[in-house]
Amino acid sequence: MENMFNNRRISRFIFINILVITFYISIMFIDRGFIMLDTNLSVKNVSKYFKNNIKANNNISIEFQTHEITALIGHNGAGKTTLLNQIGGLIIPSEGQIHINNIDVIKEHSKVRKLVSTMPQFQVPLKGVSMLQAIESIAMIKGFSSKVSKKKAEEIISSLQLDNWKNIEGEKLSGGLQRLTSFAMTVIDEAPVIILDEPTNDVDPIRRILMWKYLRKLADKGSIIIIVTHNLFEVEKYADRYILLDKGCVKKDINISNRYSQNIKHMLCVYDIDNIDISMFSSDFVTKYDIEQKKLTVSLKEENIYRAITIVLEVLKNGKATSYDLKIENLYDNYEDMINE
Ligand SMILES: Nc1ncnc2c1ncn2[C@@H]1O[C@H](COP(=O)(O)OP(=O)(O)OP(=O)(O)O)[C@@H](O)[C@H]1O
Repeated sequence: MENMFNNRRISRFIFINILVITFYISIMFIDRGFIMLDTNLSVKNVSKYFKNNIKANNNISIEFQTHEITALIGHNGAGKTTLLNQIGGLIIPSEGQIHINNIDVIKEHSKVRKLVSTMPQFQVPLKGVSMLQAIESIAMIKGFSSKVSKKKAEEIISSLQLDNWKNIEGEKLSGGLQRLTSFAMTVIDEAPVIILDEPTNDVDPIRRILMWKYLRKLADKGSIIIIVTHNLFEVEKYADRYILLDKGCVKKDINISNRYSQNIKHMLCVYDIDNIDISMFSSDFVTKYDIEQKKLTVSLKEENIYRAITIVLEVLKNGKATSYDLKIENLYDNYEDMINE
């Protein structure tokens, strides 16, 4: 009888201990960002005027989604960095509000600091510390133990294939390697909101892919990723959405996956064709003619390809053009038109 009583007490003791341990582990994981709750980032009617009367951002409203990589694109001076800096709380909007999980970025900046990690456009100073030390110390500043920080730093160095340079001092690293170090320092704590200003500049093609893959992993875990870049091919390949800024305004906000599933356009280029011979296309299709290069560009929906190719073959047969090519229209092809719209 006494034995049974003791067994019950032991079982209860074990059960309570398991509950307490589970509770603390959950708190620790949520706090460290291993378990990420969905994040909400809302930019509403944000404008930014600088002293020289420049309106760098003009009434911008955007809802950023968790699990999503959003690319901010646009000409030099379009207002991309200004927008990033306001989201990161580095500069204050002249008008409008920015909220992360209903926390006001402007009024409650200290609360927001934990939620956002920023990689600036310019190189961070890395004097006197090695790549590994620089990444590790950021992890410790963000609250990880020294053991966990070292492990995490080693992991990210290895995923970006940087092991050969990890013990080299910052100032002795090449521009691209410094950029990669800065990237690792930004993403190490897997913040709910990660903003990066032209992170792939100076980075080689293989490691660019590794950077984008790393960002995809973080987005899959729940981070909101916002990246400024001028590389439209990378945007199209790796981002979920792009926002085109022009003269401080949002000109386009496109979900890339939808764009492809709903509206694939093809581009037919016909070479060495004279102006007088383009009417066969221009009467039926949307065309653009470059007089200097004698190049005709025809924008086509899938259902019109066959008809257009039939016309091209006829034109070639009659010696009125020398060659043609056909491809799916990409963001780079459309960029100038979008800006001029
Ligand atoms: N601190 C500042 N003081 C005055 N004007 C500024 C300041 N920062 C930016 N600007 C101006 O605001 C406008 C937007 O600049 P911003 O850096 O946001 O553009 P961007 O799109 O990031 O350009 P880039 O692609 O060249 O980096 C530009 O005309 C710029 O000169």
